[in-house]
Amino acid sequence: MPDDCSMAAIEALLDHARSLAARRWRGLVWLTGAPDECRSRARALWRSGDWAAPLWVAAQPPSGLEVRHWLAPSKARTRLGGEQGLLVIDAVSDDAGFDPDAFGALAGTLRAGGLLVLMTPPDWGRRPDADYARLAEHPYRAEGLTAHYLRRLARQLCLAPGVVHWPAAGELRLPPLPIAPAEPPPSTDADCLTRDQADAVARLTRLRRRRPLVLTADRGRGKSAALGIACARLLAGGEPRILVTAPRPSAVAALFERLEALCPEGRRQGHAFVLNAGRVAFLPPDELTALTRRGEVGGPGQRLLVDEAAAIPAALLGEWLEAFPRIAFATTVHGYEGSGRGFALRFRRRLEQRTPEWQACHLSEPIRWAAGDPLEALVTRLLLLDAEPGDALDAPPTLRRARRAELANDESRLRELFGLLVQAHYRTTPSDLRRLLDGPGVGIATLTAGISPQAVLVTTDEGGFDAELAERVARGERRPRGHLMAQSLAAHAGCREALSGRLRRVLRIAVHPGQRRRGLGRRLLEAERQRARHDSIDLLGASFGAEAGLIAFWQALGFCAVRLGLTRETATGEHALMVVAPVSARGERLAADLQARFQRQLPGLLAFELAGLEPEVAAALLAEGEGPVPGPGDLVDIDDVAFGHREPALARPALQALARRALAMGFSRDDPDLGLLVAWAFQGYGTGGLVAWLRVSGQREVTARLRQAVAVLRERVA
Ligand SMILES: CC(=O)SCCNC(=O)CCNC(=O)[C@H](O)C(C)(C)COP(=O)(O)OP(=O)(O)OC[C@H]1O[C@@H](n2cnc3c(N)ncnc32)[C@H](O)[C@@H]1OP(=O)(O)O
Repeated sequence: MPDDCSMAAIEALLDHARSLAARRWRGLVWLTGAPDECRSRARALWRSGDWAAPLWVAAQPPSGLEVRHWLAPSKARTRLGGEQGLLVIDAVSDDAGFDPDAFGALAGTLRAGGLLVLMTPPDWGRRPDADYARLAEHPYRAEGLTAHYLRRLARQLCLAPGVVHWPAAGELRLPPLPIAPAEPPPSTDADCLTRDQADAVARLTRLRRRRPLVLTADRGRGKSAALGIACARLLAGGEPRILVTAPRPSAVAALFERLEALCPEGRRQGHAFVLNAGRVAFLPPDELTALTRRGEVGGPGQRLLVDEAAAIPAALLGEWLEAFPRIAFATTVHGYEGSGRGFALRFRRRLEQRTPEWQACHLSEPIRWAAGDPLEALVTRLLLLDAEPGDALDAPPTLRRARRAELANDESRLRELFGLLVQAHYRTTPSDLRRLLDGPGVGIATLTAGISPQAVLVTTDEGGFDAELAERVARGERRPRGHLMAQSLAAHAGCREALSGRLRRVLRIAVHPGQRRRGLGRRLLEAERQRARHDSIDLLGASFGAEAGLIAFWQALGFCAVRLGLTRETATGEHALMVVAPVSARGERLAADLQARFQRQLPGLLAFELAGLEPEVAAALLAEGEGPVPGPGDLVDIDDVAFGHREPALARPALQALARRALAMGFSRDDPDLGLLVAWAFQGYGTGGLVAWLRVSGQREVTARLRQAVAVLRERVA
């Protein structure tokens, strides 16, 4: 039962929430103390206020509250798009209960006047690393789970303006509220909540041919709702069909909600919305691509709206860009997923080349809260959501090992280093910062000019299990965390020895955008290989979304492909590729065995499960195999196809041998003749598929192109 002091503090907190509500802001209350005592104060606050949709986030359901108010941190995504008036995040008895991704995602769902209550033990800021050393599963790692991240977080919570700290043994500290910035003028569009949103809707409804619109926004700016409002207006204006795509159907929930609200006379039909003769239809990316290739969708009149474009492979975005002259891409930047980076990273150059007149539209005004909201600034600061790399410097960079304890204490260096990772990768989440600072066996190397990191390499050590643990893992009885490569090679590539071998996985490598292709990536990896030799590592490896340029980088550094995911990753939309390079003699044997197995599987996979793989990726992977040298019989077949005496389908093995030979001889993977031959001979595109892919009139033209490609390659190989 809270005492009088606590009740006075709760009254003060309710007052604080009222002041925040008057400004349309949200606040953060940091409760520290013993678990039961903290929870009792949080429950008292919960019961005293009239909170709309309060939520208690904890690994276990809280006692005394209805279970519908409880959310496990791992389920945070299910609440996106909803609204909470009070959020209690219970990390008071288990540090693992603080999930940075859940914290960032849920903070975005808190409505104006709401409070986010974070409960932690009082000694977060003094956590010793030893508490985290659960090393049984990490037999040879020098360092266990450390606590740098939590200590940094506690320090930031003490320093950051706007935090209400309520320690168990002390007084509630209420910071003064700053003066609110002037509110922007209201939107003149009755359906739109901000002027930014109204501007976005106007541009979406006026999409012009070959002038794609790129809509960017942080979370909570009403970007998806803007797409919904635009769809409603277009349907009302007689547009017959609008296509919408996004990585997952749930990503367009807000779009359809807005559409339904604005067009009550329309009706929902599965993943489509129908109004009179008009229709807005959601298609998943793969289905949309298949229809586009067959020429069943696309063309001058049809509009395509792509939401969360950053999480869709750039290759698919590129195909749609060609097929839909009226197209808009919407993407989040600085979100808790860091997802907008992928878009900038992979796709913007292509957009600039193909459609130089593309238009940008950024939504900066928040919808659920007002500008100057202290919680948004706090979450951004705690999770480093806006981390940016420093400048690209000309001074020759020096190789350094980063000490994580120092890094966690040096906010500006940490910000630049994390900024490099965010800038360079498809998806960097807030949890990656925790992994970087506290992950077991993590090593960080940088190339630094002055004090500014220009390139960074992050590794983790894996495997090294004793025979008994390796056997249990191989049988699937144990799944030790943090051994992705070792487990994957054992389970999917059939290499059990990977569990006992000593593996070092490159978690991330990133070079400053202004410093790429100057040998920095090469320098980092070569130095890591030397270090790995010194540490008696067997194999160095990495896993990443398969993209032709990246594959070329790893191949240039002596890595070979050993496994390719059969389905596209939901986060990146790409197939995960695993590459390894040997370090020890045992590693040489393992790598050779893994590569040979992969190359044996590859043609079969390309014909079926991986038939949709981008041909340049397929070509890059095939290039690693020696491939059979075309024999005398093959040469006859190849000549017959080239001179039009035989159907290509009757000479497929010979044409496969020709393509592999050309690849092994180092022909460019972007070579259109080679790409055509790979797509046809290995990827099961077939003549019908190639008609759509090449955008030609029919089968005869495909066959003619194929013959021509065979003739050209035959000459060059000879
Ligand atoms: C596990 C992972 O982290 S995978 C993700 C890797 N990181 C990223 O994708 C982030 C964005 N990209 C980058 O940060 C950088 O471009 C990196 C890390 C991929 C490469 O670093 P860089 O310093 O640019 O590469 P570096 O100059 O050392 O290139 C070495 C060789 O790799 C090859 N290479 C590098 N990039 C490419 C490319 N885009 N296309 C083809 N070949 C390439 C070349 O053979 C090159 O040698 P060359 O320049 O003499 O021709």
